[in-house]
Amino acid sequence: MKPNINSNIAIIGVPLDLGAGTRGVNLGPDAIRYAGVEERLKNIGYNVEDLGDIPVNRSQAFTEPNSNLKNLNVISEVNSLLSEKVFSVMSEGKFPLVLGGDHSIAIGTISGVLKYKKSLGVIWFDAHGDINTPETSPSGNIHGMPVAVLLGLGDKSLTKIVGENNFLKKENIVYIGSRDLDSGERKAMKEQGITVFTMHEIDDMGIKKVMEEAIKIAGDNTDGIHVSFDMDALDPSIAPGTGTKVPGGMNYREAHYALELIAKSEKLVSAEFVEVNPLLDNANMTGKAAAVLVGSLMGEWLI
Ligand SMILES: NC(=[NH2+])NCCC[C@H](N)C(=O)O
Ligand SMILES: [Mn+2]
Ligand SMILES: [Mn+2]
Repeated sequence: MKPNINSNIAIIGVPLDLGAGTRGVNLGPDAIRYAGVEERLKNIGYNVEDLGDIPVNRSQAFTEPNSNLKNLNVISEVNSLLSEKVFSVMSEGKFPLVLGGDHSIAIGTISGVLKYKKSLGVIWFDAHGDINTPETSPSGNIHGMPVAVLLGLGDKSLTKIVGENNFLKKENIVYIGSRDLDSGERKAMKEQGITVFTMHEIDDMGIKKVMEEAIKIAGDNTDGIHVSFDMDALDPSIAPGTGTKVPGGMNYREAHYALELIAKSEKLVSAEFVEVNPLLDNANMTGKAAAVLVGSLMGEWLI
């Protein structure tokens, strides 16, 4: 039986790659579309509407001299537009499914959801922490910074998209699959007391136990759960089409089972799948993996 998740889905593509160090993740939304994500959701019983892409003025991209925030102007603009779009979709009573694009778009997606659901839980599947600030970032790539921005840390032109009184609460975010954290990120996570289930915890506790705790953290005492899924959370053997691969990731069933448990919780209010880079892929294997994961998250196997 289809779980109790909003039955009207709006797909929003965000063809942005300016937050990443490697080009090509702007092709991700279409790669996931061509893998049949809309058909799959319709087969489960959802009403699905594809709203197309958020415009990205890549020719205008600019980095201030001596700044550690690459392409900040265009990234802020795209995320502001995305934030408004996600908010309007939710206001119309629909479920926003955002397809990336690099992970900097989580600033727009999650800030949009936060305008509608003040107390939001976030489950962040990723090999990385994405909690760098311009001060700690080793690369200047903004896709390594969205969690910091959502917590209110970092450049004003990004934090203002979230809004002064709208920041994500550190006790409501939980990481799954971490295995490549910069030293500044480890420090930030410790200082803020954020829950992190690294690959070690998945090995140690098993994915079921990890997810039960994660769903409690993100879902108890909140207005719902958002899933931010970076394809590099998966092992590169099953998701080679992504720009910052790290060995030793989640296997196929761990990832699917994790998302199925979130579907079962019936607390899901929004989701995004990011960092699909068709230029690095093998016959759209990673785009297909994303489309099939969307199915599991939306309850395809709770029959
Ligand atoms: N969304 C991602 N794939 N992020 C990778 C970030 C890599 C590194 N930690 C950085 O800040 O540059
Ligand atoms: Mn990552
Ligand atoms: Mn990421």
